[in-house]
Amino acid sequence: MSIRKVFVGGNHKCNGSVTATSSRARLLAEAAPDLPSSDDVDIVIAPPAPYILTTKAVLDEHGSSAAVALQDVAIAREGGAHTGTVAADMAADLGAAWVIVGHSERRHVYGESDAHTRAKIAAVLDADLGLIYCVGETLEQREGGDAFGPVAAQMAALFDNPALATKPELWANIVVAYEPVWAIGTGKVASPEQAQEIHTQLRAAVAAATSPDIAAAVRIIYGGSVKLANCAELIAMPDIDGFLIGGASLKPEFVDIIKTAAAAGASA
Ligand SMILES: O=C(CO)COP(=O)(O)O
Repeated sequence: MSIRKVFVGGNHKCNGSVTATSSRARLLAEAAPDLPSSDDVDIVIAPPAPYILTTKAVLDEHGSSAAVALQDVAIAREGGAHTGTVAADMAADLGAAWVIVGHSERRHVYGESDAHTRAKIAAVLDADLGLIYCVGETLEQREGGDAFGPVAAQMAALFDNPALATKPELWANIVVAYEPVWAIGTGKVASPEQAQEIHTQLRAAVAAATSPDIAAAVRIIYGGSVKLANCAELIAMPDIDGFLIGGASLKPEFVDIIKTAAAAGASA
C-alpha cells in the first residue's frame, strides 16, 4: 500500500470529440461526492490538446478538483517556430497543471529522441508545471534479460536536468510513470510483482541521484492495461503510488478505478 498521496491520471491519447470529452469530464466531476477528497488523491485528465479548454471549463463549472494535463509539449517553453506542437507556456495559459513527457508513443511511434525528451522536461519544469515523466522497456528488452537498463537510461534524462540540480524542490512537481511498452494498449498488464520490482529500482535510482527524502516522496505510478479488474492488486504494492490509464480512462470505469486506488491509499 502506498504511503504517498495516490495519483491517478487518465491519458485520453488521440481519442474523443468536444462532446465525448466534455461528457467524460462531466461524469468525473459529478462523481466527486463519491470520490475521496483531493487531500487523498490527485486526479488528472489529459485530453487531446484541442479539448483542454473545454475539459477545464466543465471541471471548473462542477467545482471538480481534478486537474488537466497536456499529453506532450514543444521543446521550447515559449514556443515559436515549432509547427504542430503546443508550448508549455500555452499549457499553463490554458489552465493545464501537468504535462506528460516521454510517453512511449512519442518515443517509439514518433521516434522522439532523448534530446527532445530532455528539452521537453526542461520546458515543463521551467514553466512551473507538473511533469508526468514516462519510462518503460520494450518486450524485446525485457526478454533480453535487462528490463531496468533501458528504464534507467530514460531516467538519466531527468537526473541530468540542470534545474533539478539547483532546485531540488522541483522534484515535488514530478511524477514518474512506469509504463512497460509491452503492456500499453495490449491487455497484457504487468503483474504486481513485475511492476513493484521496477518501481523499487526506480525509487533506488532516484535516491542515488538525489536524496533518500526525495526518493521516499516521489510518486511512481504504473501504466499499461490498467482496468478496474486489475487495479486493486497493483495498488496494493508498496511502491505503486497510482496509475496512468489509457483505454480505461475513456470508460465510466475510470471513476471506479480512482475510487479503488484512492481507498487503498487512504487506508495505508
Ligand atoms: O499508455 C498508457 C497511459 O499513458 C496506458 O494505456 P492503456 O491503459 O490503454 O494500456
